Amino acid sequence: MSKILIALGGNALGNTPQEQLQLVQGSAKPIVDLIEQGHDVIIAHGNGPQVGAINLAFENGAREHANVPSMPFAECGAMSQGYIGYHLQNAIREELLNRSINKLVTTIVSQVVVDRKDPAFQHPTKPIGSFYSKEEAEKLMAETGDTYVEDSNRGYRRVIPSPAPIKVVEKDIIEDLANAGRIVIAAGGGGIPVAEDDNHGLVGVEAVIDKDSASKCLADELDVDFLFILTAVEKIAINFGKPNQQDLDQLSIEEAERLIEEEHFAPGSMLPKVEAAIQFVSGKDGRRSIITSLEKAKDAVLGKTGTIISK
Ligand SMILES: Nc1ncnc2c1ncn2[C@@H]1O[C@H](COP(=O)(O)OP(=O)(O)O)[C@@H](O)[C@H]1O
Ligand SMILES: NC(=O)OP(=O)(O)O
Repeated sequence: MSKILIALGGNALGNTPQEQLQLVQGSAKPIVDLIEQGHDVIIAHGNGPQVGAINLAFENGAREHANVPSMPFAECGAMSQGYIGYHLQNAIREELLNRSINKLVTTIVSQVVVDRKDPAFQHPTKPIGSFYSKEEAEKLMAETGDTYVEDSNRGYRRVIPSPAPIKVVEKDIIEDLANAGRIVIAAGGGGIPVAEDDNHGLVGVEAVIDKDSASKCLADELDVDFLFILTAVEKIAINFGKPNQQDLDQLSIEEAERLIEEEHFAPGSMLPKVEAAIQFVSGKDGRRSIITSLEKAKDAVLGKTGTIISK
C-alpha cells in the first residue's frame, strides 16, 4: 500500500460555508475510498475563495466600523485553515464511522516558511476571492489600490504575492501522526506564510502560498509515493477547451516540460499543478503524481484513469 498526499482543489470546497458543508461530504467519500483501500493519506487543500472572503470581510468591516480591525493575510490564512479543516475533518470522520473504519482524523494548523526576499513579493500572481467583471475589477482597483487580473478566462480576481514554499514548520508532527495511522489535514491553503526572524521566531507575511506548490513541498518532506492533485477535470489536456482538445493518460517529465513551453497549461490553474507534479517526481525514483478529478480518485490510484506524471 502507498503513502499518498492528496491536494484538494477548489471544487471540493465551494465558495460559501453552506456550500462547503455540503460539498465536503462528497469530497470525503473518495478520500475514505483510498483509506479503505489501505493507503496512508495526508490531505492538503486550497483556500483561494475562502482567504479572499475572510480578508474582504475584515477590510469592509474596518472601513465601516472603528472597532473592526483589518486582518493580515497570514491570520486570514490561519482562519481559513481552521474553517476548512473543521468542515473537512468532520465529513471524513462521519464517512469513516459510516464505514466502520476505526481511524482518527485531525487538522494541523500548519505554517510554511518563505523567503522575505522572494521576488514574488514584487509581482502579485495568486488569485483569491470572488470573480468580478472587467468593469467591477477596474472600479475596485481605483478604490482600493489592489491588483486584479483575468483568471484563466473565468473573470477578474484580486491577486496577491505567492512566494515559493521552503519548508513546513509542523512537518515532524504531521509525520508522527501519519506514521501512527492518523489521517492528517495539513498545509491547508498552502500553509500560513511565515518568514524566520533572526531569533528563530516566525513572523506572518502578506501572501498566499500556492497549495499545489506547498503540497509538493510537504509530499517531498514526508517522502510519499504519490502526489495526488484532485481538481475539476479527469485528465489534463493539450489544446484545452478547443475543438482539438486531447486528454492525456501519461506524461514523462520531458514531455510535461515541453507542453509547458508550448503553453498548454493555463497559469494560475493547471500550470502550477503540472509544475508541482514535475518537481515531485523529479525528486526521487519511483514517485508518481496523478492529476485527476475527485470523483475518479479511486480509479486513478488503480491506474484506470487520470493523467500520470512519472520519470
Ligand atoms: N491543459 C489543461 N488541461 C486541463 N485543464 C486545464 C488545462 N488548462 C487549464 N485547465 C483548467 O484548470 C482547472 C484547474 O485549475 P483550478 O480550477 O485553478 O484548480 P483547483 O482545483 O486547484 O481550484 C481545470 O478545471 C480546467 O478548467
Ligand atoms: N492557496 C491556494 O493555492 O488556494 P487555491 O488552490 O484555492 O487557489
